[in-house]
Amino acid sequence: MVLSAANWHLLSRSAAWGQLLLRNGSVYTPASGFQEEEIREKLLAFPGGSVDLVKQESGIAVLTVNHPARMNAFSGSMMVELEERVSQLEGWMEGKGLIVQGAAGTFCSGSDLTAVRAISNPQDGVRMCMFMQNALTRLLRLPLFSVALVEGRALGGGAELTTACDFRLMAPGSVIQFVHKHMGLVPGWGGATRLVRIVGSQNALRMLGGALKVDPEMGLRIGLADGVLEGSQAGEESGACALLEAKQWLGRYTEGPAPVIRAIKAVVQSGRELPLEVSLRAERDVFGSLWGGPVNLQALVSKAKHK
Ligand SMILES: CCCC(=O)SCCNC(=O)CCNC(=O)[C@H](O)C(C)(C)COP(=O)(O)OP(=O)(O)OC[C@H]1O[C@@H](n2cnc3c(N)ncnc32)[C@H](O)[C@@H]1OP(=O)(O)O
Repeated sequence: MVLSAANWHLLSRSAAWGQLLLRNGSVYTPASGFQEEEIREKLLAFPGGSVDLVKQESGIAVLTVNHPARMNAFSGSMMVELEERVSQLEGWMEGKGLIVQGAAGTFCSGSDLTAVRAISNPQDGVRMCMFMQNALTRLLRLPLFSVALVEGRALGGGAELTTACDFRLMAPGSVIQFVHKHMGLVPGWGGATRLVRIVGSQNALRMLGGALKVDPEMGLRIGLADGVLEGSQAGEESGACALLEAKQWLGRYTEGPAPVIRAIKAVVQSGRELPLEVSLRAERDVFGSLWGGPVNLQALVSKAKHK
């Protein structure tokens, strides 16, 4: 069976595993009683900043959390924009990689405390948390390799955002800190659940319980960081260099045809989330979509040697 990228996507959307990971990528749906439109309207009442997406021909996109006046804190409208950008990425069949960064040399200081104060009743708080859990779960489930480029600080919800990427790259002097305890909170955007899966429950307990400032050295040691940037430049140039370095770093994983790169992410993602037998079937389906396909046949013809 020879499948184009578009047909591969159709197959993935129709198969059982695809329904789980792609079409029904949200955790909370109208069927489970979640009225997304209601909280969307409330969030839009707290504007400021933006979440910008640039898709490049190389198949790598850059998502920028952009609210420098508030250290890139998420206003309500930015939460809505994040969800919209994730939708755009879900429809981008040529996509292979994604870099998530903050504007102006710092990552993100979590939720905008001005907006949070205005919706501090528990009901709206839980709805906001469900909205963000949906958006970040869909971000992590995208069939492309994602990396959080952490410069400056990733605090609170900003730390949670880093865990919704496949990898984290830290710049020298950067810090990832789950400050929730100091705010009388626990993570609510899915960050605790994802953190346990990344660093294990002991490290997660230490990080959350002590509101630890994780620097690049500690990040590497506990497996939260996947790499540290060299970053010798200062100021604006430093941001451009960091982005270039992140693109080069990601390139080692995204080099190659999109259907294969996306399939690799899909099989790992199903292994991460699904019960063993369901994941094995998913792997079989993805394998079947590539076997005998153009890339596979080309490799056979060229008698590839893996020295
Ligand atoms: C489920 C989600 C849970 C959450 O995310 S709760 C939020 C967790 N985040 C925080 O508590 C961050 C609080 N902010 C800070 O600790 C510090 O501002 C921070 C980020 C270390 C930066 O410190 P400095 O470099 O000294 O800069 P600064 O304090 O003067 O900040 C510059 C301007 O940014 C503002 N800002 C920073 N973080 C914000 C936030 N999360 N929400 C709203 N505004 C925020 C800060 O108020 C200041 O504004 P202004 O210049 O005074 O008008």
